[in-house]
Order: sequence, then structure tokens, then C-alpha cells
Amino acid sequence: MKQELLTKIRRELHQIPELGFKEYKTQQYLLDYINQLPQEALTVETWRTGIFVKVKGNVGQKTIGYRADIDGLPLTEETGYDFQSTHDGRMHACGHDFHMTIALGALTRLAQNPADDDVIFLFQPAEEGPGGAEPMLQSEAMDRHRPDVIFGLHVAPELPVGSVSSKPGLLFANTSELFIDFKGVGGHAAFPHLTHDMVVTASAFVSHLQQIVARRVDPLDSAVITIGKIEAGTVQNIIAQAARLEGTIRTLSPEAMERVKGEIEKVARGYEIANDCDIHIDYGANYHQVFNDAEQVQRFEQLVQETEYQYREANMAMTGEDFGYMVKEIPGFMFWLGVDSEAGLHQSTLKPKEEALAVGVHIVEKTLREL
Ligand SMILES: CC(=O)N[C@@H](CCC[C@H](N)C(=O)O)C(=O)O
Repeated sequence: MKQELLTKIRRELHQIPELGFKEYKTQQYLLDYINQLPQEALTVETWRTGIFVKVKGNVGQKTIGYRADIDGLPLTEETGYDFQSTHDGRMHACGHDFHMTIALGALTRLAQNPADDDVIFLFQPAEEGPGGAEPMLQSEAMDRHRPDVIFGLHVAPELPVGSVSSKPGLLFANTSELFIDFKGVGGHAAFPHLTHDMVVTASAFVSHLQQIVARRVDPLDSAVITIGKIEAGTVQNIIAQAARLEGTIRTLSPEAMERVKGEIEKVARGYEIANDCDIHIDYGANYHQVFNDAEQVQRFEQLVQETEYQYREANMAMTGEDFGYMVKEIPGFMFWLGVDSEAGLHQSTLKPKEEALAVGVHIVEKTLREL
């Protein structure tokens, strides 16, 4: 598939980022594209805002799955692109526009010339939250299309174009969203002693969370707690009666995740007593770690080495991926695709290099044909 067409698709998708399970325009765009491909070998089935596309193989001994996530992030784009997001406060800042384009590129090649094995493409909603992989995996549609092996990719801004990277075993962390609501007594800014200030309480709590990481988790079993959003108060001279923290917990083991949650709850009980307030904790979406199948990764490395591209051994990362649920049930793996951007994932200035699209299509197609 020509670079110009890949670039066109990527730019069109880049302009319509949508949040998890609201990917209506994205789904329609994908369906319109898929419908103009040769249909002889294809079976297409929608699932919520996602899509399953099966390409019947010439022999069909086994089924290989390829998953591409399709949602965007709640972030205002600042790339200065002339094909910038047309959706206010939404951006493809995690490369899912790349993931979808590469999937369409590989699908095009297979629709024109099917592989020996059956191939199933999963266009999956809601990776950034609340999590589409687990319900997609449990769906009836998945019973009809369940692959024997599955893989997926993620763009890597820090790697050069032409390189890919993976590793056997643990690649991505266990994650849990974290929402904490504080309710106390507000009042006049001049009489703090008559109130229980939720700005002061919530700020102290944010700092205390870092103590949990530093002093309650084995340093050899890393954890991260990030609070990405704080909301509190109404105006500068009223002491806030409510505050809300929104964040995420990352750990390298499911056990450490349980430990961190237990510690957060203990601290919350202490803060309720010390600050005369109510604290409510909600863990939102939780993602299982991505644990790559060693045999599949070894085969993937061989396949990449047969190309002009470079394979590098990856390190574990504290990123999360609901694809972890898929490889928990189906042997498979995820790999990083180098896209060489100065700005990183989840930044408003992320600019992955479009030459990486063709690299992705080549490697995904080869893997689908030869894994
Ligand atoms: C690859 C990537 O960036 N994934 C996201 C997954 C987010 C999961 C969930 N919303 C959370 O924040 O815990 C990531 O932030 O790692």
C-alpha cells in the first residue's frame, strides 16, 4: 500500500478522535474503508463501537488475531498540524490513529491476497478507558472469531523509525484508575478554625500517596501513583467543602496493586479522623498486566530479523494496556513500533513520523502471514 494513502488515512482519522465507546465516526470511517476492499474473503461484524474483520485463509489451519485500539484522549491538541483534531478537547495523543491505519494497511494486503491461515482483525474501542478489551473478549462475537494467537503494537516515540521492540514476559504494568472524593465543612476564608478545608486535606493526601510508593512498596517491586487532575472549591475566599482527585496506580505485580490499594484505604481512614471529613475511593477501570508469550516473541524477533528493520529488546514499562486481558487468555504479545517523536505519549504536541506507517504495515502483514 502506498505511503500517500497511508498518510491520507492517518490524517483523516487524526482529525476525528473520540473517547471510549463513543467512537461512532471512527467506526463509520473504518467500515466505509473496509467495505470498498475486495469482499470475497471478508466477514465483517460490528461489536458496540468496535469491529471484527475476518479474512478467510487459503488453508485455514489456525486463526491469527491482530488488535488495533481506536479511541482518543481528552486533551487539546497543540501540534500545529494543518490536519489537527476537529473535535475540541480530543486528540489522538497515544497513536491510535497510527494503530488503526496500520491495521487497515495490513487488512488491505490480506483482502487482496489472503494468508494461508485465517486472520481476524479486532478494532477495539475504549483502550484509554473504561476498557474495551475485556468486554470484547467476553462478547458472543468473540466466540465466533476467537483467534488461536494474538498480537498488537503500540507506537514508541523514543524509538527511531525502522525499529521495533518487545520482550518475553512482563511488558506493561498492572493499572488501576483512582478517583478520590473528599467532603468536609467549608466556610469563610477568614475563619479556617470553623471549617475542615478540603483543599488543604486533598493536597496533603496527594503528597502522602507518594510516601506509600516510597515507603510501603518493596523497591524491587516498583509502583507509580500519579494524580493527573485535582478539582476543588468555588472561589478564592471560600474554604472548599469538597475536593476530588483523579489519578492512576501502576504496579509490576497484581500483589503490589492490592497492597497499594490497601495502603491508600488505610491513609484515607486516618485522614477522615484527622480532618473530620468523608473520603470515598473509586478504582474505576483496572487493567491486567501485558505478559508476552515467550515462544511467540521469539518467532516475532526472527520474522523482524528477516526484514530490513531492526529488532531491539524492550524494557518493562509502567504503561497500561487492556490488551493484557487478551494475552491472559490467548497466547500472544505486544510490541513497540518506533515513530521518533520529540514529544511523548499523552502529550499535546506528539508528532509521530508518518514513515513509520509503512514499517508497521510491512511487519504486521509479515507476522500475520508467517507467525
Ligand atoms: C498505552 C497507554 O498509554 N495506555 C494507557 C492506559 C490507561 C488505563 C487507565 N485509564 C489508567 O489510567 O489507569 C496508560 O495511561 O498507560
